[in-house]
Amino acid sequence: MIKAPNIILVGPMGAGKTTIGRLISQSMGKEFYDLDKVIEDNAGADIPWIFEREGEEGFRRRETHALSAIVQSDTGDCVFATGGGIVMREENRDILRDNALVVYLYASVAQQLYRTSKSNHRPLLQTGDPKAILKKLFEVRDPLYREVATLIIETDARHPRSVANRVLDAIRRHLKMETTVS
Ligand SMILES: Nc1ncnc2c1ncn2[C@@H]1O[C@H](COP(=O)(O)OP(=O)(O)OP(=O)(O)O)[C@@H](O)[C@H]1O
Ligand SMILES: O=C(O)C1=C[C@@H](O)[C@@H](O)[C@H](O)C1
Ligand SMILES: [Mg+2]
Repeated sequence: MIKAPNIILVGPMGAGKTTIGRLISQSMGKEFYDLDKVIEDNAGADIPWIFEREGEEGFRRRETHALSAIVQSDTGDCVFATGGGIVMREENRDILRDNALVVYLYASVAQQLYRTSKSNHRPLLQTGDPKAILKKLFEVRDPLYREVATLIIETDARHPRSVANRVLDAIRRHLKMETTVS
């Protein structure tokens, strides 16, 4: 039997990767994992603690380790949400492109700002003006998300359920197309 691909969601903080990932995994009857949560479970500590003790570099090492482990495990066929910075390392981008169906959840900086304003567990947004930080990150990362993406889904002005339905439709169309071509 052909192994179904892992579905991996990428995009900026507040794009809805965790929220939409959970919804689509339920609809598809697949297991859902959030890489941020996997990193926290492996470390026995939360992300702010990891950033404080090990810096962003320490967190990125853990992130690459967790990403490599999930694509090497033979389960396949799962849905993964990633952290917003997963595309920063070239090594991670190669892993993503070669091993999964990658969905980029696009959100404008205004939406990212609104959706991240309700919590303070994102260390990168605690160091200055969140709007300026999100804008700067977006300029660097948007081309990188596009570089690894199989599919791009716009999330602005859409309820999570509606975004999830669009993702599901796009995945079904893509997989059908692949079957027809091969
Ligand atoms: N399409 C949407 N419309 C409105 N609110 C949304 C939408 N998607 C997510 N949200 C809300 O935005 C907040 C952030 O969503 P979520 O945690 O899923 O983002 P994320 O992409 O996983 O962020 P991070 O990279 O920081 O983990 C949550 O409160 C969630 O309920
Ligand atoms: O955008 C980022 O670099 C991050 C996003 C979060 O999901 C976490 O992975 C962490 O806070 C770093
Ligand atoms: Mg998340």
